[in-house]
Amino acid sequence: MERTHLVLSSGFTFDYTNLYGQGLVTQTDVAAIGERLMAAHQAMEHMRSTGEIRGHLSKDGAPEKVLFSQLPYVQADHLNSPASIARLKEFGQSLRNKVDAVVSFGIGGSYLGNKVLFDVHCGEFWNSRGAEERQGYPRLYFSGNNIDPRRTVELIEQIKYEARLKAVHAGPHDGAYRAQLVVISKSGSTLDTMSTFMAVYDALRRETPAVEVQVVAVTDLAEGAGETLLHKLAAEQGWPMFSVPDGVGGRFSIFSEVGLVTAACIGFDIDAFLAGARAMDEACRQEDIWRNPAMLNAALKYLAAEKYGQDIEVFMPYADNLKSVAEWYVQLLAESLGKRTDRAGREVFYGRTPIVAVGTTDMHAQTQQHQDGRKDKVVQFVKVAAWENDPVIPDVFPSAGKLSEISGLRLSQALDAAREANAAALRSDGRFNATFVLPEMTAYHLGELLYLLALSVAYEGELADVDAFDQPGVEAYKRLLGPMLKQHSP
Ligand SMILES: O=P(O)(O)OC[C@H]1O[C@](O)(CO)[C@@H](O)[C@@H]1O
Repeated sequence: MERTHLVLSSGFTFDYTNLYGQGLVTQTDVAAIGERLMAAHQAMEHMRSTGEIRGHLSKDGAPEKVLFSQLPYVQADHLNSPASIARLKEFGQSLRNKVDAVVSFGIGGSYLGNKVLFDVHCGEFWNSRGAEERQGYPRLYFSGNNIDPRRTVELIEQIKYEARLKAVHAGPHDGAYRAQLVVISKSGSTLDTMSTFMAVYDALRRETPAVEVQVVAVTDLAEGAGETLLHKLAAEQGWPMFSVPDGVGGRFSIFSEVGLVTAACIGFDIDAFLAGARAMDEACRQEDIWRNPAMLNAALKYLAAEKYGQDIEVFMPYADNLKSVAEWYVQLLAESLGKRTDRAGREVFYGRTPIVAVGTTDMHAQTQQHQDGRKDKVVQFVKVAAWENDPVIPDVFPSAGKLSEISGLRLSQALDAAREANAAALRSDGRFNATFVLPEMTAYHLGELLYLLALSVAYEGELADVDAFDQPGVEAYKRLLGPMLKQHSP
């Protein structure tokens, strides 16, 4: 019998019907890399118990641990401990009904995961809702994920506008508008993050007493020679700090204080999120590839790329609020696996190119290319099985035949029919695709999905024999940037 689905006890499903079988990745292909899969699996076990990944070096060329797989396990001696989680939650509670808006500054791994948590928990209209509807949690804006002058000014203006509005409606006991700035940077000196932070910080502080500004820094808290600029500044200014732990790269940091600080600010369920990640990690400890979602996902995508030239992955959730998962995945896949050399230093130019898409939106934009363009893609769908709110399409225009026909359907049924049709059409032309199914859009299932993707790239790094945890390629432009900034300075 052909294998088609891997279903976890939570209901989380990896449906690989259209990725594995006749004309796709075959049983023979998987069997042929059996030994390498076992070696990859052992490497993952070794990483879990020691933090060691063969060949992984830090930016400075020294061996560096890889510790993201520890994050779901909250323990006294771990990076996430009961005390650290309690401190995060206290921080979140301290903002409730006191702080009007949080501005989270960061880029790459110091932003993308935070945006995922915000989108999944808050949706699109959080910032336009009243404080009561937000259960006292603040509005939340992002900045620093681009050095865009217009957006930065508009954000400053928006906050000033909110402050003016608050002042107009304030009662005698209401204080000034309070803005909590959260500056997230592992290295502590990223241009994008720090330039926008300084612009916003300065502009808002000039609004005193209308705006009260407080700052929290999230950075590498190492002391001594490697101390980050942000750490130093926070210590000087007396800003509270959270940590970007050693051994956790930006793109894996959503399960650390980097992501969890945003979770705390909006009341996102941290425990359920980590529990989902933990359950996925446990499932991925199985040696049997057909029961191990990360090993299976990595093996099928690796084989699709290496053997069949399918080296583009279109990540296509059918849900607006999951678009940012696709954006998060872009960094994860691109920085982890886009590598010039293998671990022996030979040029391999490995990597699969990630593409962001959203269903149904991009069926009307990208699908033409997925269906008729080069046969070089795996389309990875994400389906949400049950929606919390799911309107029925009403029969408003009974005389309009075609419109009347769709009435009675739930929107989710129409959405799912569209996804199924897309998958079937791709399959009918021998085009590779797969689906992750989240039973519901909850913190738990999100934790499962994101952890699965993080561990998958670690497996794929082993299969491709590249270091999935460094990013030497981004240093090339960074080396040129310093002198260029000097040329531009007045
Ligand atoms: O957290 P930092 O140090 O500001 O870095 C932000 C991002 O920049 C990168 O170093 C790439 O430029 C990413 O790996 C990282 O997530």
